Amino acid sequence: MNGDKWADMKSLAEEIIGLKEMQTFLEAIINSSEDAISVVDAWGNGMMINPAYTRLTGLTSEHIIGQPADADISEGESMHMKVLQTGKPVRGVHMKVGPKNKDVIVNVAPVIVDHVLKGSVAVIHDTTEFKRLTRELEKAKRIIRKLEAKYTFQDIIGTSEPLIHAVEQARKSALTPATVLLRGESGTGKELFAHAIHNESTRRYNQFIRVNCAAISDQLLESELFGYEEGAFTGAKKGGKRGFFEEANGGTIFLDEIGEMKFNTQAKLLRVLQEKELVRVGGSKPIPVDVRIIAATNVNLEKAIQNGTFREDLYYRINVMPIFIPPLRYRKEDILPLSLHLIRKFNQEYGRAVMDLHPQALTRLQDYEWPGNIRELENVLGRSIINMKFSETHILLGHLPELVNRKAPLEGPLEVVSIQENEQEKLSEILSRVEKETVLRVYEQTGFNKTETAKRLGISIRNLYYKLDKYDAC
Ligand SMILES: Nc1ncnc2c1ncn2[C@@H]1O[C@H](COP(=O)(O)OP(=O)(O)OP(=O)(O)O)[C@@H](O)[C@H]1O
Repeated sequence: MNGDKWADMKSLAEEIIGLKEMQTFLEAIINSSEDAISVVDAWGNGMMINPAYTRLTGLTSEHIIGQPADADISEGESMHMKVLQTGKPVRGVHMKVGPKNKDVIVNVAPVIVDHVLKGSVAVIHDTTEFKRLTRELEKAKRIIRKLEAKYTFQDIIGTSEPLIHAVEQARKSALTPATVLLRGESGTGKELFAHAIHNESTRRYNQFIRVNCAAISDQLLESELFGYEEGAFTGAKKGGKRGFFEEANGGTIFLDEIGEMKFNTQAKLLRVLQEKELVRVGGSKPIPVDVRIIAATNVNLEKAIQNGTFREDLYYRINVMPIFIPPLRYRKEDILPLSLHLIRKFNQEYGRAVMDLHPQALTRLQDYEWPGNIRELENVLGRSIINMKFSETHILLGHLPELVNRKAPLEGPLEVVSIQENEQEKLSEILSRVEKETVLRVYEQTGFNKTETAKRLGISIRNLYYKLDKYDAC
């Protein structure tokens, strides 16, 4: 072997050692990544994956190497193929991968050597943890929401004339200490308005307490609102307990579903309004309180007075500043801005990137009567987004659930719920299951309208609240 050849071989050997070192280096880097990585060649066949990829998808080298790039995809198109076709990187695409249908976000970049496309490399982030944290955050926010007034007038979406009128009245009322009566069907935004009024008022740094008069049993409501003294009843706490009115001193109390309050409790409430003081259950000492009352109802209080279930004197006391919140069917121009607002909310909750509604889908929403109002719209959009593929960004007609206007929602028999043959199931369990199915089905059929649901099932609204709470559907 002459000297030149020897030198060539030596430099080739050094190059190979260098390349091997480089390869080991690269493999170590790729394998140490906590994000899943997959590499395909110019034809879209799998070349390399790292351990994080196997942990995330459950797929090993045997499933991937030499296989087409879409072998791991359970929902969505292959981003490797897209990058190989266009030669351009893609970022932040949501998709589902592997047999476990894992939700992931993918970034894919082309590998170009000397101007020639040689393949592509994908970095895949698992969004499960992110979603869990988002859920936790939402839960924490829900708890905080219960403790404070979260919404302001900025959160009330809509530009229709009747809504603007209601907002203007509410803004005016916020500047006064007057009692406000919010009237409107279920799901129209009465609670939202109550929050906004409190937050715009001088009481905004003090407590906002929401009490659903229909969700608390008659016996409990009085002691929850006005508190009780030690020994007031069996089971009363030692030292007694402050009620919501004392807790809300200096702030606002929001009495939702006030039409459900029983006569005796109404008399006590009247006293707070007139005298600005209360007497705890089982006590005799008057306690001064300074609380602004915002009440809400979706029942006809005038009729309730005629029926003898609502006190006329209390009615005049709370009806100082009535505000009517219009149902959604009378302000269809609000459907688009409301939908876009709700879509943004769902994007955050579900980690999606939905941008808009197709005009046909919007027309369908505008043709519908919305017995459950904005709460129902929220539900319909949430379900539509669940029906969408991760790569889709526009809600199409086909994504919407069936929306049928019911001319006479209170008529028509209830469907018979089938009882599955199950020898293990006790009668009480069968009854409970059938009750749950029936209540939830009618609640859904009425567009989540509680008044209509209670009417249709022939139960009181209080009983309905109890059942919805029991089945976690409040
Ligand atoms: N104008 C609006 N803009 C944005 N969101 C709204 C609007 N109105 C209502 N919503 C939303 O719709 C849902 C129902 O509203 P809310 O609970 O305030 O209604 P409600 O009239 O108090 O219902 P119910 O009588 O059944 O208690 C909530 O999630 C609320 O945030």
